[in-house]
Amino acid sequence: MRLDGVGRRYGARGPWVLRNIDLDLPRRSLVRVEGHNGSGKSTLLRIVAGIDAPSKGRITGRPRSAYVPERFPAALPFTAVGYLTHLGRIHGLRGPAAARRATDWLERFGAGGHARTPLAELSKGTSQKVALTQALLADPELLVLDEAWTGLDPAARDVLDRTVAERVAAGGTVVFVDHDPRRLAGAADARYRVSGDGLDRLPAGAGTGTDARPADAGTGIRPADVETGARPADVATDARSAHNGALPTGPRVIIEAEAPGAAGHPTPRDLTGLAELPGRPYVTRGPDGGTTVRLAVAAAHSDALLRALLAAHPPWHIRAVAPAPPSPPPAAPAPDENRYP
Ligand SMILES: Nc1ncnc2c1ncn2[C@@H]1O[C@H](COP(=O)(O)OP(=O)(O)OP(=O)(O)O)[C@@H](O)[C@H]1O
Repeated sequence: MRLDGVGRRYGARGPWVLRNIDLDLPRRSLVRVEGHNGSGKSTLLRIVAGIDAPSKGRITGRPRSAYVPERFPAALPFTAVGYLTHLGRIHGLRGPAAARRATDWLERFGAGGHARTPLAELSKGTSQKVALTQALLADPELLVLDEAWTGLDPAARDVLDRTVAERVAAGGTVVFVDHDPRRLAGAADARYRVSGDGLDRLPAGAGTGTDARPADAGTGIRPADVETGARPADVATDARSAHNGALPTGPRVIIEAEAPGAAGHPTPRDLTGLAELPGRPYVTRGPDGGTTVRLAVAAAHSDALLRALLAAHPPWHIRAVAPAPPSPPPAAPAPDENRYP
């Protein structure tokens, strides 16, 4: 999707809130929007989401979009699941499928117990979970999050972090504003600051004024710039002595991640660090044999592993997350030349 020369003002004679906005929103990207209070971030997000129209300029290539505002209008005469089923039907789902998806998402966010509570009786945090569920129900290609983490409990914030990573890995676009500079810090593919004259593009990897790191951030991942230029052959040789977890049995998730930084290839230190992350994943080089790695981890640890990858400095780019085929590993695995070590 592209915005060209977009401007917005409220009222024919009102001041321009946004002007000269040129913005490219490619697939498979996470885009952060920043700016001081009142600079027009929410106005821009509403235009990106398609719930407000620009006063001038052009928007092309709009994908199927969904929007989560900071405040969810809760004074509607529905229960949570009744409201979500209704919206699911509007999005073309059959009633039972809509109710099932709504219930699944509410449970994932830890609000399954409130499915039958009237919207007007929900707490701010649970209302926010309903707002997230309505946005995710229809599997949007573009997800727009305006301070959507506000009011969520830590577990639900983690679920939202992971959901964002999954959507981007699946080829979607996520655009977000958040007052917390540590939110998905460094994970954005692009960062923009709204200013009176348009949008300023900021360095993508840098944090937003803080080096703070979540307490549960991963251990052992080193920035790729410590050993720039490592070749895949070096990786295999140098890493031999390091631990690599056994291929987990039972339900597994495969995460494909791209090495952080500009170095290109994961270094031996990167690989050692990966094998020590939550769930002690089984690490192999990705199909391109170069910049990506594949991590097989027990499904129960996949959330924690994704969090650690995203919280690393610099963060790994998550390229794909998928359940592994259910077959158990062979008793004596054949030599796998891609396996590390
Ligand atoms: N519906 C509206 N009618 C009139 N003016 C509006 C409307 N919505 C926003 N504005 C004005 O547009 C300007 C930008 O508001 P907006 O909410 O987009 O900024 P923001 O950067 O998201 O602010 P904050 O960080 O405080 O949430 C503000 O001056 C605001 O008062």
